[in-house]
Amino acid sequence: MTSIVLKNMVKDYPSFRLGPISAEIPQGVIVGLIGENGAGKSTLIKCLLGLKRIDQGSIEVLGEKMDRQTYSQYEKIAVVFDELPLAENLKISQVGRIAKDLYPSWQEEKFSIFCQRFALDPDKKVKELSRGMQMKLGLCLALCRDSDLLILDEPTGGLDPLVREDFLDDLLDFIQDEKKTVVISSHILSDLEKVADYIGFIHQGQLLYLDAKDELLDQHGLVSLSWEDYRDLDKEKVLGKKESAYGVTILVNLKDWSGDYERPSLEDIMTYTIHGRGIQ
Ligand SMILES: Nc1ncnc2c1ncn2[C@@H]1O[C@H](COP(=O)(O)OP(=O)(O)OP(=O)(O)O)[C@@H](O)[C@H]1O
Repeated sequence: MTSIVLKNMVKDYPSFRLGPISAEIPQGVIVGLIGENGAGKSTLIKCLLGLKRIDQGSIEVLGEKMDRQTYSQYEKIAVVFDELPLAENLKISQVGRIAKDLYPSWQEEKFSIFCQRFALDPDKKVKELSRGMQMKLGLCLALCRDSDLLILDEPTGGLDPLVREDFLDDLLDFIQDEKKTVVISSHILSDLEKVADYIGFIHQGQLLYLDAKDELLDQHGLVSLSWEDYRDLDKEKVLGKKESAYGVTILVNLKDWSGDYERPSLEDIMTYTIHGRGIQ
């Protein structure tokens, strides 16, 4: 079953175009969205949620065409943005009570367990929370509903490494139910390398890749070359390069390479690919 289907989707801003993007995201996976600042990740997320109107194509989410006016499945979608959209005088305990009234599937007990684990004092007001604590509250609110699709835009930026690790475990717990799907954008690529099953790589509004993370990692290699060896190399093979005083390190697709190589990280693949576009 698919959870999200994009068909030739385009979003135009006066000086930026996202798309056209055609892609399918299955259920039961964590999709990590990666890309440089301004690549289009948040725009894509807003389009998925119907917060931005698309200019061409279509988006289907949880089996229904996404149209802000008519979409009926918002109860099944939980969202965390990098800012918490809550009145600042509300206490955390009041936020929990509002969520209970708002969401039929609200899990009250789970919320208090999460608050304890994230050291969120129920008597504190939203305005008294640090940025990281606000992020934690946003994550609690998203994880304590029975949603089928969890969408997170840069959720871990303000979190310390210990909380981030707990949170990544929570995401893995969440998708134990294979009907559920997570879409998460992050610049902390090591987090995505740990938990994502799929990677969506956006660059300058184009979706360069949307597929299994392991395939992306397995099909690339990093190769260190002397300047002489680099000079003689067929540059068609070079997906990206970085220069140093000793020579050149290049990113290659292993189907074009038979020599020694090192396994790249997700961050290597992203940075080399972006640096390398246009190399001849
Ligand atoms: N409301 C808007 N009006 C006009 N242009 C916009 C608007 N929102 C975003 N953009 C442009 O769309 C492009 C993509 O922005 P977006 O926020 O989607 O990038 P991003 O990949 O999420 O970046 P970051 O990693 O910095 O958060 C940028 O060039 C931005 O200036």
